[in-house]
Amino acid sequence: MLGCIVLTAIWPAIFAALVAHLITVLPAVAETGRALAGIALVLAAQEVTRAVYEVARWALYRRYEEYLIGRVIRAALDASTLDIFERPDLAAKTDRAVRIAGLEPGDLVDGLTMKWPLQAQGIAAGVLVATVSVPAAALLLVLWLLVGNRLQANMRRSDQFSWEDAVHAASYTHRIGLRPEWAKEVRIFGLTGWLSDRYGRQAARILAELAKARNVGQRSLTMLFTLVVVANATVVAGALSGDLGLGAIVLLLQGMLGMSLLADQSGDDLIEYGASRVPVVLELERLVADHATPHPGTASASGRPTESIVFEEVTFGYPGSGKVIFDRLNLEIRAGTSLGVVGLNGAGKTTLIKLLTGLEVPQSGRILVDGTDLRELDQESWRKSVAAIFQDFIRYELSARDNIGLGAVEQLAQPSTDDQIERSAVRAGADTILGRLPQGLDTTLSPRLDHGVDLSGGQWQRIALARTLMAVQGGARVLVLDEPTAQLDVRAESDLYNRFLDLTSGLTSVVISHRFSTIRRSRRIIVLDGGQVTEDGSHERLLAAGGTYARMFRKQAMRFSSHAEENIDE
Ligand SMILES: Nc1ncnc2c1ncn2[C@@H]1O[C@H](COP(=O)(O)OP(=O)(O)OP(=O)(O)O)[C@@H](O)[C@H]1O
Repeated sequence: MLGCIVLTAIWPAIFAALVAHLITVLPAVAETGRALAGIALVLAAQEVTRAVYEVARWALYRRYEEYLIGRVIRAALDASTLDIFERPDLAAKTDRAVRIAGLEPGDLVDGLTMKWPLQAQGIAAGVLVATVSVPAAALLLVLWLLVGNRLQANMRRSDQFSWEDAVHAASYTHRIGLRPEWAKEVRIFGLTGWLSDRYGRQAARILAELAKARNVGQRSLTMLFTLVVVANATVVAGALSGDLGLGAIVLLLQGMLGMSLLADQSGDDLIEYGASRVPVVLELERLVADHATPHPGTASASGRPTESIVFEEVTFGYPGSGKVIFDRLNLEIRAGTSLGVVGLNGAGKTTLIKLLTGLEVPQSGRILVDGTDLRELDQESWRKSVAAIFQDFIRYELSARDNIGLGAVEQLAQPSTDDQIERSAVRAGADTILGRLPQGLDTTLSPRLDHGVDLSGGQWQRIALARTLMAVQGGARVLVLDEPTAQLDVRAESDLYNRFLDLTSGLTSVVISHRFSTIRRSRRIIVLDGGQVTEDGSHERLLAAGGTYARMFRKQAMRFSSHAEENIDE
């Protein structure tokens, strides 16, 4: 910062020094020289001020942005359940806060720092006018402030519209067209023309609405501008017919022109956008606080479960959906065993896992871990006891080391972690993937980043499995695979599942799959249907019982050859 100030002030300073030198050697030019020296000093001061201002503005911008985005991130991460992301009445607000906070909230600082100097110049011009005529200065001040106020009101009206449904819809349309992961499907389905037409129509509607909003209040604005012109003309006419000297008239005209800066709109839109983000962030914080667990549990979950996880009369439906997913569900999962879960699409398999992990809370009934209500357990320690790979697991655009090591984040910084990561990779069958990476564990797993590498769906799955195994090294005792093998071929799936059974022996595991080739290996399988466990037993027992499981299995067996994949929902 100091260097910047010195650099900007150096030329005026050299100029001032030169003039000072001339004054001493040429006394005849002393008078002019003093004036020049004064100008040089003013220039130097102006440059220094500008440099300080720019540096301070940028620092403030960054700090404010980090502060506000930090608050959004903290608020979103503080939410211990998924309510604010999934409940229809809350999700839109959360989405808005998260998006708005990401849209350069520093606009507020930019706007204010743009606006303040102009306002200061406008006021200085007013003072200049007041030295010639106080009433003229007062009249013009009032008129320009009114004009500014009107212009701001117009802008605010159109701005209010800019977050309405049409803008939301248009922004979603262009996101469909621009998201790299959707580019394939958009082209294959020939959606490019449809998307650009749709965006064009939505944008036209927005522009029409904006024009409509701007037209409101135009008459009063026109009247105010007319008054400004009349007032200026009157003041000028009075000045010309009075006994003011040429200098005073020039001063007056300059001041009158400068006073228009009081209504200048530069920066107003930025202030408006920037300021509008603050209440949205506050609303997100309020939402999170309102939906926080009132009395979070404190009992440590470390090492649990040693006996069982029991769903006792659990009733659950997603708030706001009006649909009951589980109706007084009873289920016991013995610690150290593997449970396979099947059911038709929408039967509630993933929801069961969300309840088990504490991401959703039952409306009634209890989930007991070794006899202790899940609500009494410290959530953080319970989640360390559970590791899950969901269908839509995260493909972090980070190094291979992080992608696996994040399973036990506390150990990531330790020097011995690389060994553990490699061990987990070997167990998950991901060691050959790592072996082919150009920078080994340091390779970034993203084609979007420099020197990054992309993986196939199946390879990503192995990386995710390795991450879960890292979690086991970090203390996880319950492993969940929610449709873990959908992108692997039958042989690879079988290999993965066998590995999984070996690796998780002695741990509690829950496997959800639509493939019988996966599920049948579980010693115990349950069928979820209509919010209840309708069948419970080994593959052989369920087949012999001749219920839903047997029917689905036979239906597939008839449809597919013995080599084909067997999908439950076929
Ligand atoms: N966040 C949510 N808000 C409202 N309803 C939801 C939400 N998530 C899931 N549902 C609904 O709850 C029901 C159960 O969903 P869930 O994802 O648990 O089923 P699933 O058995 O895992 O299905 P699939 O086999 O298709 O993965 C479905 O009807 C689904 O539409």
